[in-house]
Amino acid sequence: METLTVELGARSYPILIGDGLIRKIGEHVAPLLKRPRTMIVTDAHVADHYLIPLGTSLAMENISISSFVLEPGEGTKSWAGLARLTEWLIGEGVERGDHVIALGGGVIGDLVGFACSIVKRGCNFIQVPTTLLAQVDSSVGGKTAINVRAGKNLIGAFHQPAMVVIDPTTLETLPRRELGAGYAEVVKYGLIDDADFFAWCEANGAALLAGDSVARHKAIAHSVAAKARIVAADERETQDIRALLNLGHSFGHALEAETGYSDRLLHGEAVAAGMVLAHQFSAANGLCRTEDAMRVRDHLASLDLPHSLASAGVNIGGAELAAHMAHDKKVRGGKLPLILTRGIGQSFVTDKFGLDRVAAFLDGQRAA
Ligand SMILES: NC(=O)c1ccc[n+]([C@@H]2O[C@H](COP(=O)([O-])OP(=O)(O)OC[C@H]3O[C@@H](n4cnc5c(N)ncnc54)[C@H](O)[C@@H]3O)[C@@H](O)[C@H]2O)c1
Ligand SMILES: O=C(O)C(=O)C[C@@H](O)[C@H](O)[C@H](O)COP(=O)(O)O
Ligand SMILES: [Zn+2]
Repeated sequence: METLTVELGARSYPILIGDGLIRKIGEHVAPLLKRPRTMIVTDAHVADHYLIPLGTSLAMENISISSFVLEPGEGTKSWAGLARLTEWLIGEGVERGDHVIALGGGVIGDLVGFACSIVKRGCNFIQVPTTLLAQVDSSVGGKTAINVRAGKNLIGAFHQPAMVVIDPTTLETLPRRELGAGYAEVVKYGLIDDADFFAWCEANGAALLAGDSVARHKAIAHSVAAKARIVAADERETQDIRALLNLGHSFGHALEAETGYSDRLLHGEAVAAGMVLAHQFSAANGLCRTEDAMRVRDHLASLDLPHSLASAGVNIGGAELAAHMAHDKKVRGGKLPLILTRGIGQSFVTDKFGLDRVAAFLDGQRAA
């Protein structure tokens, strides 16, 4: 087992990574608990595979459990999902000192984290991520949220987990499409500031998606270490450091809004297309070489990930698409910071470009 730490002073927490950990989770969770009781929240797909192994491991430590199984999919990260979950937690008699376990992908992690930030003004939670996306990104860093009509993750809180337990073998039951979506967030770490890691992705991405366990372990450990460093440096996204993790997301969130936060376009797929658009927008504005933008597009396309508006299934006017971006949480003084790039692994934040410029660019991409 490998252990990393997210260094946040009194709120620091460990990330445990190890094959088969879900079946041994009790021994790691037991020392955290103030009373031998926990509540597990998951979705129906994950419950089928992992609720019993996880529950059994907790029971072996004499921890009593109850569980709540939500409907799978992005639609659960909603007011309705939040209402159901918070009512259930209160009905279960959750206490501020308790630790709720979020067992699942980013939808469950974001929803449970947010519920735990507000129930009784805050209780603890543990992330047990079971998708590649959640193992490399969403389980770490404490961004929690639900989606609302106006946009993605617009209601939420920063609420750090008490521990993250990653069992990479859970990815063996994950559908290929979901694995690909999570892979987009892996590639993101290369594109942010690590050209060598992007080259590693080009060489190993196909193997990873075919189930190679060595490539899978390297991708998870490398990504999560990068995320832990960024979060430790800028927990609340106030210094243009954490904002880099939003590479591809300003475009991507707009694509998700247009496709109704549905399985028409998964979050990671939207990020894949969004990262290509961010590179193409950078190239179109003379910030990076066209070849770099093509390299990003070609890598994602080679793995069947969306890499254009058309392949993301979006065909609307640039102004309409850009309008979604106006709600971005990073907007300051009416200006939208975009994560752009000077080349592979050279991303940066700028608010130099207005939405009209973005809209015109997107119109061009629609026609392309
Ligand atoms: N908080 C953050 O920092 C952060 C970062 C990235 C993404 N996100 C959010 O994460 C969400 C997307 O998360 P996701 O991609 O994990 O999707 P998800 O949680 O919807 O899971 C994807 C699908 O896989 C199923 N599943 C999960 N684990 C499985 C397993 N091991 N075996 C079989 N099926 C399994 C789920 O039931 C679901 O149908 C989005 O809402 C996004 O905004 C948050
Ligand atoms: O942890 C972060 O910071 C990220 O930006 C990670 C993203 O992959 C993730 O999708 C996040 O939820 C987006 O953040 P948001 O603030 O734009 O909602
Ligand atoms: Zn993301």
